[in-house]
Amino acid sequence: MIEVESLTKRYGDVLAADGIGFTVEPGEIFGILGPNGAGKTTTVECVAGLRRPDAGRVRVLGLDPVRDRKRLRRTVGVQLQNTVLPDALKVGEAVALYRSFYSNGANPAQLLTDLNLEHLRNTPYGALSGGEAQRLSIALALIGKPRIAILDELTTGLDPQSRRDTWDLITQIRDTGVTILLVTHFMDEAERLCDRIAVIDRARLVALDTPGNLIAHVDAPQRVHVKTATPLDPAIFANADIEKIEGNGTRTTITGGGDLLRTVTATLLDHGVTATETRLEEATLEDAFLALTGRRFE
Ligand SMILES: Nc1ncnc2c1ncn2[C@@H]1O[C@H](COP(=O)(O)OP(=O)(O)OP(=O)(O)O)[C@@H](O)[C@H]1O
Repeated sequence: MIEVESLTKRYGDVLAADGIGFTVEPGEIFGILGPNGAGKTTTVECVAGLRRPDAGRVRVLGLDPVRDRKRLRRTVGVQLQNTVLPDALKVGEAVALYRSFYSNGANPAQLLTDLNLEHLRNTPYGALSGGEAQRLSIALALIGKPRIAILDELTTGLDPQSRRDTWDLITQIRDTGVTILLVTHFMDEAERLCDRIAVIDRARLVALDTPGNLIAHVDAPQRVHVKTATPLDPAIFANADIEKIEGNGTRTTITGGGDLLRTVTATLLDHGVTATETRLEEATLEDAFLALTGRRFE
């Protein structure tokens, strides 16, 4: 659906994309993940035909997104960061206006229902909540019945419930056959939603894989958190293969490798200690990013 090869883009002295390459397969939710300023928006703007790369090759459905922008406008829906509409424009009017740009677009009433915007049809844009405004911008990206939807920083500024609702919505859109290119700087969003992720840092592609594989390749130590009714004596772990024990008596964090959870529970059992809570903290994409770049996600 999308092929990007050796994409390079500069703004004066700033190198925003430095030889980035990836392909997006049909039906994927493909994530572009990276910290602020990494070059994510620049990359998708080149895919959307809104910027011309300085070097490299971009193809969308086999077409050049800059040269064939008119043809691609019908098949690629774009929701860019901070879409702003006139405050007085009503939801129903915005959808009708955008629908008028396409000869074979979606049914506006159906789209409003699908995106849970029907009850807001007569509400002005300026009166919408953050989540409602985001749903409207997704509706506008989908109004032309695109085969590819490009969604940039979709859930920034939303409360946790609205973020989860938006994730469900993206999954439903993908299930209707739309391929999704999603830009995000949220690790949990990428981990939860994306089939594959291109991790971009300082204008370069540093990894490209499924969230599971990115995490599996991290050699991060595991941590087990234990809560006990009475203070835990760290000495009970003296014979076990443990790297570090930290805690304040009743809350202890044990770091180590191997089958750590089993080691910890067996040791507690051997010493007759009852844990009120035992939780294994697994590696996350955050650990993967740290392992790939040597620094924490800002
Ligand atoms: N029009 C522009 N003119 C000059 N510099 C720009 C322009 N657009 C982006 N940049 C710079 O290029 C770099 C990459 O920006 P870009 O917006 O692509 O990153 P991003 O990963 O999308 O970041 P964010 O998550 O903050 O949007 C940044 O250093 C940014 O300041």
